Amino acid sequence: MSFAHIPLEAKQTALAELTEVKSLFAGRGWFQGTSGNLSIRVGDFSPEDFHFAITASGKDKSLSTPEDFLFVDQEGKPSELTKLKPSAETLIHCEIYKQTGCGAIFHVHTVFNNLVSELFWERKSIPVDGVELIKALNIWDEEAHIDIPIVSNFAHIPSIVPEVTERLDKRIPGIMLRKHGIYAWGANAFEAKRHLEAFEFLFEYVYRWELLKR
Ligand SMILES: CSC[C@@H](O)[C@@H](O)C(=O)COP(=O)(O)O
Ligand SMILES: [Zn+2]
Repeated sequence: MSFAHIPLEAKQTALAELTEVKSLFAGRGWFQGTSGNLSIRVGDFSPEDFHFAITASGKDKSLSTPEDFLFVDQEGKPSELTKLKPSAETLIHCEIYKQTGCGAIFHVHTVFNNLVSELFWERKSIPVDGVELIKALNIWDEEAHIDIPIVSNFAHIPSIVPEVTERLDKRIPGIMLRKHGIYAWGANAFEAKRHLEAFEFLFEYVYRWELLKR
């Protein structure tokens, strides 16, 4: 499936959705110091052939400009001629798409996600017990228990990918990078946003509950 064959309307819809989500998250302070990245997949999917729109690297994500996004392929290479550089973390997006076939991936750095990633680093996952908002992750068990995987953070992004592949849990639509931030995904932008918001709520809850217990 070549990029040229993806309808223009689908590409424009993805860009409009990314613009809206980016502005909303920026308003919440979720892109401090140019951190974070967002992507939405377009067109058909096979693990060997897909395309997605992703934030350009290093931009002030609280601003809206014509140079905020570009399209890349399954290897993270630009699908069109552009001078824009895709997010430094594009390979993590590629891997999550390949493993899950999802439609959108949102990544943010917050103080709460960084704190819990370090608090639970030794057990390599963040435990959450029976909190109602687990249902926003589409997990409906009574008093559900979940463990959100934490993987190592390396400056060399390709070195992070194998651990993402190994630890990704199909039941949990998110993975945490140690002292870095959360990646959350969903079938589409609406679902990825719901999952990310649920994770952030749960991280703050877990952090505060740990303090109360001490
Ligand atoms: C500038 S701090 C954050 C970056 O190192 C990185 O983790 C990040 O999330 C944003 O990188 P980017 O290349 O803009 O997508
Ligand atoms: Zn990051």
